[in-house]
Amino acid sequence: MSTHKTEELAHRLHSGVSNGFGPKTPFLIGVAGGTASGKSTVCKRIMEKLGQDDIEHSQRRVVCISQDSFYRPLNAEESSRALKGLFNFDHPDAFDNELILKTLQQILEGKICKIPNYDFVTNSRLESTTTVYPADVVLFEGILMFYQPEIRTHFHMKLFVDSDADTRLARRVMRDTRERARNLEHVLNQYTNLVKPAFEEFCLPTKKFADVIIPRGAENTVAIDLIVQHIRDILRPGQALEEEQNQQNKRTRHNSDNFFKRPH
Ligand SMILES: Nc1ncnc2c1ncn2[C@@H]1O[C@H](COP(=O)(O)OP(=O)(O)O)[C@@H](O)[C@H]1O
Ligand SMILES: Nc1ccn([C@@H]2O[C@H](COP(=O)(O)O)[C@@H](O)[C@H]2O)c(=O)n1
Repeated sequence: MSTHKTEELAHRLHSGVSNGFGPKTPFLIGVAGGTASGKSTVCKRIMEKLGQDDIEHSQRRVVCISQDSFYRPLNAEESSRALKGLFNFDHPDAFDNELILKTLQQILEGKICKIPNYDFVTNSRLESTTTVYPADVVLFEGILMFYQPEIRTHFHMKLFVDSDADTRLARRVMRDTRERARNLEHVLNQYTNLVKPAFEEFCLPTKKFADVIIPRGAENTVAIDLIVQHIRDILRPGQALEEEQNQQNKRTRHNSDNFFKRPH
């Protein structure tokens, strides 16, 4: 089958076009928190617990997108500063916010979308893109997911991953030196001069918008299990409804039993 046909079929299956119910609106979960707080790891754990991590992308009912994919292209001068750790990637203007909004719109309309692939070594977008298929639940994680009201208002549930600052810095040093081709001096200078002040100015104040705060990130299995259970209820609305109906029936039975026991 051609890629186009596979995409078309996946779209029809997910959007409900084939059964006449029209496109489904997915449940959109925003996940914010400081750098290296564990946002991606929390999302990964959620996907694993729901058995969504090791199945074919077009078949997934839960998908995850990262704000990192939406860093905007830099001009020559910005690019040269970025290589020295002097460009502020933690400022809201570092992102292609228009593309984030357009993507959110497509997701909410149950459409297939293409997400840019980002290279942290060259600080630039790659030619290739990743296809995101319509799903029932979409996790969208990033440091400034809750900063812009236009973006924030789209989320049906907002999570904030709250990890200790020293832990985050230690993790960031390890990650950036291993995976992002940075040296220690670069990471520490960027962190002290740009990342930390921007976290305090733009990211931390958005914690108040969260519905659920996850202390210690992925270590917090209790919080993750509660969120997973909530997503399961969304994925099985019939069952959740049935359970609610059973509870209601039990309450009605209990009340009428008591009514007959009462002296009249
Ligand atoms: N609970 C944890 N224990 C140990 N290492 C962790 C934990 N959570 C995340 N990490 C590691 O810390 C780094 C940053 O985590 P990540 O989930 O990518 O954070 P974020 O998405 O918030 O930047 C990664 O290398 C990850 O493997
Ligand atoms: N070219 C880039 C782009 C971003 N960063 C840093 O990444 C952090 C956000 O990603 P997390 O996975 O850590 O949430 C952000 O703090 C930027 O400083 C970068 O270093 N280089």
